[in-house]
Amino acid sequence: MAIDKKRKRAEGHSKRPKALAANSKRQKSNSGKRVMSVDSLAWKSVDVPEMFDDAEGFYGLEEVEGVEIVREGDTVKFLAAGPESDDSEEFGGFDDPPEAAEAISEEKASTPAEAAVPVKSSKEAATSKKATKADRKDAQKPDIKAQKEEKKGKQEKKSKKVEPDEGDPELEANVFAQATDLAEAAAEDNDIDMSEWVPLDLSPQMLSSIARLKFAKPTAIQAKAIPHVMNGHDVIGKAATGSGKTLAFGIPIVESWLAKMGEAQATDKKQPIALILSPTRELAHQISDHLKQLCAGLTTGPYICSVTGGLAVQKQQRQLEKADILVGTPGRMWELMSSSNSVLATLRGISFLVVDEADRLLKDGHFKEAEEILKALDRTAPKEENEDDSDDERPQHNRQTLVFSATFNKNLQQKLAGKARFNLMGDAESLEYLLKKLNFREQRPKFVDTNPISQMAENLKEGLIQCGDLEKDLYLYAVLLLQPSRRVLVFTNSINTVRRLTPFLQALNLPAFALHSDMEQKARLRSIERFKAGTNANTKNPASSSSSSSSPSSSSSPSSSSSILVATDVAARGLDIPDIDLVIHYHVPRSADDYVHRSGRTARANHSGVSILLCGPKEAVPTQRLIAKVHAAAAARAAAPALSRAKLASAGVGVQTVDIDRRLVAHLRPRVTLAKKITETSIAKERGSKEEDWLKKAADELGVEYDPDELEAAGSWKGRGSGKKMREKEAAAVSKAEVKQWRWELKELLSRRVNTGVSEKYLGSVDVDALLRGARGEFLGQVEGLGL
Ligand SMILES: Nc1ncnc2c1ncn2[C@@H]1O[C@H](COP(=O)(O)OP(=O)(O)OP(=O)(O)O)[C@@H](O)[C@H]1O
Repeated sequence: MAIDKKRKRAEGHSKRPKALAANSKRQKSNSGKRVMSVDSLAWKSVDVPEMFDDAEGFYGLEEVEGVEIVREGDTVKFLAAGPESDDSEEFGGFDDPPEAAEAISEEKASTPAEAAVPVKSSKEAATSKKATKADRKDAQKPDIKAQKEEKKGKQEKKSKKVEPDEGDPELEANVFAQATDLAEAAAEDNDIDMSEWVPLDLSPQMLSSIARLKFAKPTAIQAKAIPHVMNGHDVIGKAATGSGKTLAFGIPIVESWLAKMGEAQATDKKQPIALILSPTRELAHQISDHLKQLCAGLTTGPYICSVTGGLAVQKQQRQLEKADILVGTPGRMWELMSSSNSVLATLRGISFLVVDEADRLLKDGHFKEAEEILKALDRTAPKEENEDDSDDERPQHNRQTLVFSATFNKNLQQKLAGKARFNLMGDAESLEYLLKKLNFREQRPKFVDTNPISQMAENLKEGLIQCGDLEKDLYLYAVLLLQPSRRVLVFTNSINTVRRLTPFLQALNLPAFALHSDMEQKARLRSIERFKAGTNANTKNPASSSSSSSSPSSSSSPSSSSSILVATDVAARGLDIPDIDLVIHYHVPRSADDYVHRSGRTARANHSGVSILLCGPKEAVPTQRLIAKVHAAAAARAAAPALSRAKLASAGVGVQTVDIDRRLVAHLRPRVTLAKKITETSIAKERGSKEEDWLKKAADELGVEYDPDELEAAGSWKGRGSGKKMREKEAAAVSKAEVKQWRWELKELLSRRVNTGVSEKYLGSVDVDALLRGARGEFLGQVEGLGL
């Protein structure tokens, strides 16, 4: 909802704002909100449509969300979640302007005393060790300089806060930002033992920032990679999913920025220090946010900005000019670099180029742009097209190159370890080729592999459920019911399946959200935020509106903290969403690497998690082989040294088969059938009306009369896909009354008590016979193992 704030002010608030009036009907749901003055609401500029994107804001219009208007007699009150609200569980992140979030963290770090977190026992050791190190002098300089220029710094930050284009649309800042976590971190006593960080030779500022995050020791990849990076080497880092790779490159980059800060301020010329390339937009925002969290404890921190598609180009261009650390997706990054010589020139001076999830960067059409970026960065010393590209030629640039992933192929590893030579005659789209293109500064970059045996997280349990090809929806629902109060990520291989499964689950009263690359960027970020917040999706879903008011038993209705994200592989890489307990592969992954990365969304940072594959009859064996590949090396070393890889694979090493009680499935079938019918009808109707609109418009433009029967007759065919078309047509023709009837029946079914066993603590060891003897209501069955 948007409102012209200036006009509204001129009217002295005497009139009720028209655009907000619709909100008044939500007066009752105002818990956790407080009365705010109009000016203190979280107004933000209305996004500029593409064609006006050089304008500042959209004609001065501003909008605000999450505000409720309560009328009391002649007075009108504005209710919004303010800073004193204790309703922290409620979804409200979009409404916080980024300036406000930044103001909080900057304020926190505004005095050195506040920023310096006590570091127990190790602090003195760290400091004294540093004092003796001549080569750390420069790194200390910023501290002193920062204190001297504290006043100047504060002014600069202040001006940052009020700049309208600071941070992008706010969603970005909120989705991955954990401002509240940071606030808590600052408030609480961070008196933790940091001695395990001491060997990494970090500055006291950095140590205290890490202490604020409560990371008592470096992860393996951090412990091994950081010293190499700090010593100026190129690094290729491989470590399991969720093992802290972001800070393995982030900490040394920020350290380097601290050391160079004095220089930059003296020349007053902005020169970014690092460019970080990420394959997906969400990951780029997340990396940028992760680094911001790290820097929140610094007296003065670098300006970190993410440059991704889906958000206004002009705004990002302005941000880019001020950036110290850039995190971007190749497409948008190349768009900006190729349209401005000054951007190109400054980027050629970066000290670090990071390629995160390097192997994925080759897929999904990113490769070309990534290659262009790499070429452009090196263009100061151009090579002739036909010039020999042999190994011993070293580049002219002076940057370090850091490449990270959880999965690098074996041949490449051998080559990196010096056991084989690079061969550039091979597939031009191979990772090897990309690595060559990266133009490492050193002859042989440091290869750090912290998980040579297994790529999977240690605390991950894996399972495979076999079901009929047409029963996946049913089994998906059964698994979800057996996992109440969980945060679950469901992976599919197609956008259409995401579009279908999300409303299907919502119709079954489950809080499901969609994520795929065809969604607008704002909607993508919004889905992730809602997934994180555990907001109930049903309130938004017309397909399930009639069933949302039912009061099903505890096991058929999610608890407030549960949520489900139905996604394509756009969510497979790097996404670090806390507390995902379960990953379900609704469609089997296309490659072993995809399996590793998808499953890596759970069991992160030493937490535990479960990954379950739903396999049709023909999928089970090849899938087990695929997964056995992932585990074969580890299994061969540990449990079954005598078995060959092929035997291990055919034995399905690494993944156990899980059986769900067939009685449970049988009980759930009627619900699933109804939910599917409702969803398919609603999708078909929507598609039908879109098609009709399109046809009407086309007819109008052609100046002919729109006759649906004639058009249909002309367009009817009997070829491939005609069956599906026919089914869609039938679904679209279902009457409203019929749909209403289905909804009513589903609501009735959902309201019936479903018994998952005596209580949740018995799950996994349910006494079936006892239950059958004594339990009332429907019996959900028994699932063993995997902590299900
Ligand atoms: N030293 C540390 N101690 C504890 N937690 C850490 C530490 N370093 C990072 N983390 C946390 O671990 C989680 C995973 O980190 P990160 O996202 O960098 O993993 P990753 O290795 O890049 O995973 P992926 O391969 O899936 O991209 C994050 O929530 C991060 O805050």
